[in-house]
Amino acid sequence: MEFTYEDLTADEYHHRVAVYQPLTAALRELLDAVIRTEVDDATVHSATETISEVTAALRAQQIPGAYGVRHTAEGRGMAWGNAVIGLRNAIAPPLTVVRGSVTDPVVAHADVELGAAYEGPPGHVHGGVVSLLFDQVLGEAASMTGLPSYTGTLTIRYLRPTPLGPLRIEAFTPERDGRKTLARAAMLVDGAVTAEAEGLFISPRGMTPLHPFAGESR
Ligand SMILES: CCCCCCCCCCCCCCCC(=O)SCCNC(=O)CCNC(=O)[C@H](O)C(C)(C)COP(=O)(O)OP(=O)(O)OC[C@H]1O[C@@H](n2cnc3c(N)ncnc32)[C@H](O)[C@@H]1OP(=O)(O)O
Repeated sequence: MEFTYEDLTADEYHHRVAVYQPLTAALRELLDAVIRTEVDDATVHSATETISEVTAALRAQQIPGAYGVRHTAEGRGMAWGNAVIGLRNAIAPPLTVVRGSVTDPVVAHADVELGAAYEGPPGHVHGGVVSLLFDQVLGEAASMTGLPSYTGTLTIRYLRPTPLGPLRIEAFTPERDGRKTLARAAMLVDGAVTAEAEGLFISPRGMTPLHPFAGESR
C-alpha cells in the first residue's frame, strides 16, 4: 500500500477544492434525484443520454485506477476518493470528522445528514452504512493516539433503527496498547443513542507515527 504526495501550493489545493467540491455536490444531488424522481419515461431517457454525455466528457482524461491516498507537502490529507470522506466521491455521505484533543472525553465527532441514498429499512439508515460511518470515526479516533491504524475488528450494537436525516457520531477516549488501539463510539439522533461501536485498530509494523493532531478530516 502506497501513500503518495502531491506537490501542491496552498493556492493550488484550494483551487482544486473549489473546482471539485461543487461537482461532487451536484452529483450527490443527482443520485438523490434519480431515487426520488417521478417524471415521465421520455424525461428519464433524455436524462440518461445527458448523463452519458457528461460521463464521456469527464472520461476524456483519466487516471488509470483509484484516486489513492495523497497528501500535500504541507501534510494536508487528500483522500478524495475515500468512500466515507472523499471530496470527489459522491457516494461518500460525506463525513467530516472533527478531531479535538486525545484527552477530551469525546475525542472526535462527526455530524452528517443522510438522505434517500443511504436507506436500508424504510426511512432508516442501512446497517452497513452505520458500520461504514463508525469505521471511519473510530479509525480517526484511534489514529489520534499517534499511530495511523487499520481496522482489525469492528463490533456494532444496533440498539434501535436510525432514521434518515441528521445524526451525530461521537468517539470516546481511545486506549492504546503498543500497536493496538481500542476505540469506542456512539451514534446519536436528537441526543438519543441508536447504535454503539467498538473497534480494535492495529498499526502495521513500521508505520510512521503521527504527532497528536486536532482538526478536520479531508
Ligand atoms: C496531518 C495528517 C493527518 C493524517 C490523518 C490520518 C488519519 C488516519 C485516519 C485513518 C482512518 C481510517 C479509518 C478506516 C480504516 C479502514 O477501513 S482500514 C481497512 C480495513 N482493514 C484492513 O484492511 C486491515 C487488514 N489487515 C491487516 O492489514 C493486518 O492484518 C493488520 C490489521 C495490519 C495486522 O497485521 P499485523 O501487524 O501483521 O498483525 P500481527 O503482528 O499478526 O498482530 C499484532 C497484534 O494484533 C492482533 N491482531 C492482528 N489482527 C487482528 C484482527 N484482525 N483483530 C484483532 N486482533 C488482531 C494480534 O493478535 C496481535 O496481538 P498481540 O499478540 O500483540 O496481543
